[in-house]
Amino acid sequence: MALPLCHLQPRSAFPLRPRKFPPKARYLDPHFNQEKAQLQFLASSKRFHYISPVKAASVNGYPLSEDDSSYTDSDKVELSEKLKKWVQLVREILPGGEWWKLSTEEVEDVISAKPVTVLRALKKMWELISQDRWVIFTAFVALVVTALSEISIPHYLTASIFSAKSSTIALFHQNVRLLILLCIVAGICSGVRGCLFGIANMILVKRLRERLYSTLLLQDISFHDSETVGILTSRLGSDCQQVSRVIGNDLNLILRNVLQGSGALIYLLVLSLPLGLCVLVICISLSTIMLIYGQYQKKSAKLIQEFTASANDVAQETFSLMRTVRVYGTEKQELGRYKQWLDKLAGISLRQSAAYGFWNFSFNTLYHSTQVIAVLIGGMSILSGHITAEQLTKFILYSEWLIYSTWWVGDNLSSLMQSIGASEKVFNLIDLSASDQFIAKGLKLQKLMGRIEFVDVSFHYPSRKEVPVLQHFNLTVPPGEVIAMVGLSGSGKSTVVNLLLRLYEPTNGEILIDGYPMKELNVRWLRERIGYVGQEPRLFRMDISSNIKYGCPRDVSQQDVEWAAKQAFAHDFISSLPNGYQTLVDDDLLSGGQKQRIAIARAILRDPSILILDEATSALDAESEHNVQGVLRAVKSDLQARRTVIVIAHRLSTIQTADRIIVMDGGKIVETGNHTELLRKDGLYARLIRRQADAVA
Ligand SMILES: Nc1ncnc2c1ncn2[C@@H]1O[C@H](COP(=O)(O)OP(=O)(O)OP(=O)(O)O)[C@@H](O)[C@H]1O
Repeated sequence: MALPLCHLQPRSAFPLRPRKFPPKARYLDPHFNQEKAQLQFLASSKRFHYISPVKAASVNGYPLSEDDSSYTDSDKVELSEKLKKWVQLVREILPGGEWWKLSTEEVEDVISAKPVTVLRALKKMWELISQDRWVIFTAFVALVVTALSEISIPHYLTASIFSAKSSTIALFHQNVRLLILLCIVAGICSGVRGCLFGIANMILVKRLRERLYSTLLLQDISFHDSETVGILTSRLGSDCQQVSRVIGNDLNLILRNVLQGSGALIYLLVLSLPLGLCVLVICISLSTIMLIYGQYQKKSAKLIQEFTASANDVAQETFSLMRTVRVYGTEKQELGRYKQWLDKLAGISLRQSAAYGFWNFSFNTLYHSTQVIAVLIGGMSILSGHITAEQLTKFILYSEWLIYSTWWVGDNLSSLMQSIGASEKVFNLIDLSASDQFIAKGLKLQKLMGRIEFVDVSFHYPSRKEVPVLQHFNLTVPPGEVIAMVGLSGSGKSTVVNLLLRLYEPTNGEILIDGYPMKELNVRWLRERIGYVGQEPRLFRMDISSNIKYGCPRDVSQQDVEWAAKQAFAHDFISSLPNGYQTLVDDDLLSGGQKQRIAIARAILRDPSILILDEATSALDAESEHNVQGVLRAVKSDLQARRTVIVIAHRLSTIQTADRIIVMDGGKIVETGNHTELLRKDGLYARLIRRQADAVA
């Protein structure tokens, strides 16, 4: 039953915090109804009571009465309730209150990441950039020289003014000369430092993206089954960019300010111990606040990163299914799905801004305290003759310097924490080792004959361990045989092919190719000898010729490409395009059947020993049937290039010429034989044939 929102009364006066829907449900479930889920949550939340429509005729549990005398009582109660709510509100928004809490639970189950410490992150970055360490070393030398020059400037500035005041001309000239020299050195080194840190940044981001991209490309297919495209592209895009700030901005500025701040502190302590100690106490308080603030920023950065990735994921999914969205008119619903992540992002940013406000407030208060202390204690010291006016001026200049350095360190440290927070997922991902398939070298046979044996193979998908897909599956295909696999949808036909392509490993049993366990063969070598056409082939955004050549292990001429296209019945339609084989295509520009023919040409061009055709289902059927039948005829008539062919057929008329038909049901082979034998058996195959004949009639 849908509950009207007005019947849900918050116990707390404070606005609703975003609720924790299981993350996948929110952005993966197309039927996810935010409003319904929100209502269910409100109804189940401990923070809310459900007040029935009958009870709704009351205020905070007190029945409404028309009796005038009871108005005064209920007014009082209402006032005290309001007061309570305000007190609670104030308590929640004060530092340490409920409002500030950032719940990471809902993002942690998206990818559980090992926490990355600053040291670990820096070590990882160093590994990536150490090849060009000269850039970093030169940048650091420039940084130290800049910091030392800049910190000396206030000293010579004050000395110049006071030497002019005391008319010591030689000293004045000397101080001014030194001042000019320091300004020039500081300027040049600062430029060199900025430029080199910028270069270091660029190198870091480039290497980080390269490493991450190559790691992702080498992961098992099961990894890609569990990670969404939007999330992974977010890691490569914005998350890597965040990490880049660490060396170029954060570390650079932190080091500069630590150096300058330390210099200023030593100078202050030498100048006046009591005054120096007072400023030191203020700086320590500032540093403590800064550390708390930094930790908060790190946590919020992690959340922002997760929410941004989830928003990206929704957008990516919506754009890739734009036609479905348009046809079903779900633009508003999709906007809602996207907006809920934006709302969460806004919530975190709001807290971040509020935290920044507190941090600024603390800094200002402490900064002005040093000025007051300097004037008070310094003034008294001048009066008692302990220090000179020149010393007090230097003191004020250096204490400002120290405070500002502390502020900068704090600011950059919190930015560093944010970057480290954002780097967590990136560093955990680049630490993943490549799939075993790419690590093992494996055997390369002289020639692949194309004998395939499935020996007692059982399998379940890693994401659905509880659902067995193949059970004790046994099949032997001699070289050069054309077999067809048929069966009801979900019976496991494509899974057999997935195992043959080594996209997954069998859970039990083994697959032998030419008598060798497939696991012992070099996977790249094997795949180069297999041609595969999937149910819904996808094309890359490049010209048709390049699409046909894609992944071909040998050098091929344009003539070869055209030969393959002719074999796949694609030549005529390609030639009729304005730019022929040079026509730039992407997935949306060709019909399903045309894409399938290009994919068949791509498979044939490799001259594979094993050819796998997963016949298209659905609307493509008639054209797909024609394409697949053509390929089967070509394979059978080409006696020189004997290939083992596996066809997964949905249109049973396609495969009547196959040497053998395998009928599958529930992950098992239930019948085998040729078309006539199977019809005679009058089993599942005969039933399927009759069903299709009825459907056509
Ligand atoms: N990547 C995957 N992760 C988890 N389960 C999967 C995956 N791919 C397929 N399955 C499940 O495995 C079972 C067999 O699927 P498979 O695609 O092999 O069937 P099929 O006979 O080829 O079906 P169709 O004729 O519709 O293509 C189905 O229950 C399916 O839901």
